[in-house]
Amino acid sequence: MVVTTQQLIQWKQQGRSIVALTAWDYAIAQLLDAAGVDLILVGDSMAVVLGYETTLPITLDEMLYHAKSVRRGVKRALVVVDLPFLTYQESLQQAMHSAGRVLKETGAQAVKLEGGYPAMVETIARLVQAGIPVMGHVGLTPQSVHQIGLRQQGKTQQTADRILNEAIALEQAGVFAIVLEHIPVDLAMQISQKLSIPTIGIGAGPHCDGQVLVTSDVLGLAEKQPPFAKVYTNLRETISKAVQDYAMEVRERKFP
Ligand SMILES: Nc1nc(=O)c2c([nH]1)NC[C@@H]1CN(c3ccc(C(=O)N[C@@H](CCC(=O)O)C(=O)O)cc3)CN21
Ligand SMILES: CC(C)C(=O)C(=O)O
Ligand SMILES: [Mg+2]
Repeated sequence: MVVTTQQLIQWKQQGRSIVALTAWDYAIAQLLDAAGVDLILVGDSMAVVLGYETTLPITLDEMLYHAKSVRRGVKRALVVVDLPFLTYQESLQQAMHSAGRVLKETGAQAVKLEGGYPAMVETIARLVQAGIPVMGHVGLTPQSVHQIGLRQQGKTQQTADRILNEAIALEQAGVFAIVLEHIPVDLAMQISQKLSIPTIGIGAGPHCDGQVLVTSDVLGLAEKQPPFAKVYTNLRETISKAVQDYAMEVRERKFP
């Protein structure tokens, strides 16, 4: 059984929590898919494994290259690809071209883009009308880091209302799911109750319809993680130790 966008909506209705993680290459994607992850996001947060400070420098060509590799490793999960900074904001034509390249060239089933009402609603509606499934992303939107920083969003009544209204507008525009990033637990709960489409939280508490984390954070590959990430294993330590042992054995002529 492969995961579809309709399946995600059905899981929300059934109260089954959706499991999502990011991937950037074949090997990682294959492991996540085999472990039963429902949604694999080729996130622009792969900036961390490419050595960029923010997500802003990532290009559409870099996303396509990594998305193709991820897609080859996935049999079951729904594959969603982030549209990177300034590959969809310029015009509807630019968004259509970028999203079209993702579906045509990578075999991924959907795109995700950041932003809500009014900026992105018309664009999303037109992409959806063209047959492109779109995932929304509100709250902390890291492509706006130089405007809003990396702080939690929606802390005041006014900003919380704005985020709720953005989420409602995105659902009306036709997104099949929406990422809620780094917003208060109660706001995420309110949005999740109000919408018929699933909310996928990151730093948004336990009341979302699913959760997503950045896989390099979960695996302890990143040098530092956001406060809301959970590090399930420390691969930095494991890899360092293995490489040091190998180097020592080669120098002491113990290996081979
Ligand atoms: N490895 C990684 N994991 C992520 O979850 C992630 C990325 N990279 N890159 C894109 C965005 C950026 N993210 C982040 C990164 C840092 C904070 C963070 O440290 N927030 C602090 C405040 C920091 C500040 O004000 O400068 C906080 O307490 O909220 C939050 C989200 C989430 N996303
Ligand atoms: C954290 C998720 C939602 C994301 O946008 C990314 O990994 O780029
Ligand atoms: Mg992203």
